[in-house]
Amino acid sequence: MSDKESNWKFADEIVVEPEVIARARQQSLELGIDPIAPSVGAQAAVVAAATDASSIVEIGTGVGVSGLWLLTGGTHATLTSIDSELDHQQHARTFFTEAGIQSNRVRLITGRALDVLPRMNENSYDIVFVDADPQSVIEYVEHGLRLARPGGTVLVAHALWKGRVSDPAQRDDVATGFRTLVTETAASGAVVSALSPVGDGLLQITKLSE
Ligand SMILES: C[S@@+](CC[C@H](N)C(=O)[O-])C[C@H]1O[C@@H](n2cnc3c(N)ncnc32)[C@H](O)[C@@H]1O
Repeated sequence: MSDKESNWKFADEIVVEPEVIARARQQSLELGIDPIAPSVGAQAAVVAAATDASSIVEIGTGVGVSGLWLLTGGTHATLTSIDSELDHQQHARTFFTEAGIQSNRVRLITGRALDVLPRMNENSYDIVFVDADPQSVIEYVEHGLRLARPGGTVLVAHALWKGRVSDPAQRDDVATGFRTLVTETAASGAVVSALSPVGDGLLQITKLSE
């Protein structure tokens, strides 16, 4: 194993996942829903805590693994989470309750993200977390940058998409979409961005004040 591989493995395995999130992860895997890695969750929690986030949007609730991590860091935050599958959100609601999170801190919206996002207020959110269907990731980030307040951050899970983004020979739509996103945000003067290799990759994009 190379140094980089052992660093990556260590960073992933060192995270201690709270018990409720570990159970949500198990449920997610049983339902065939891909949850974020514990290291990605921990990093999202750090961003939420470091920015003292009060309002978070999540695109792709799943059964709540990422939302629980975000609220672990954003201890006073409210979470608005969108998913097209009611069944997934019902499981998530159970885990939020079991984690002791007050119901008025979590608003679950059932619907297709591209139908819901245009109706949401711009410049209003501290964090927008993107983890739904990867084919639409660029549109989700465009909406996320509109919804984020200046200084707010868009977090994009799976930004290295199964090792395919770093390999230019991989030209499928999803790998190309993530690669374009990473490249364009790195070159943009309107944001600062960083690509973390934890888990399956986490792209962090902070919107600069004008
Ligand atoms: C990878 S899972 C999310 C996992 C979750 N973020 C976690 O870490 O626990 C992707 C989710 O996006 C939802 N989804 C897929 N297409 C969607 C769409 N067009 N609009 C909203 N949600 C969608 C799926 O139902 C699924 O729950």
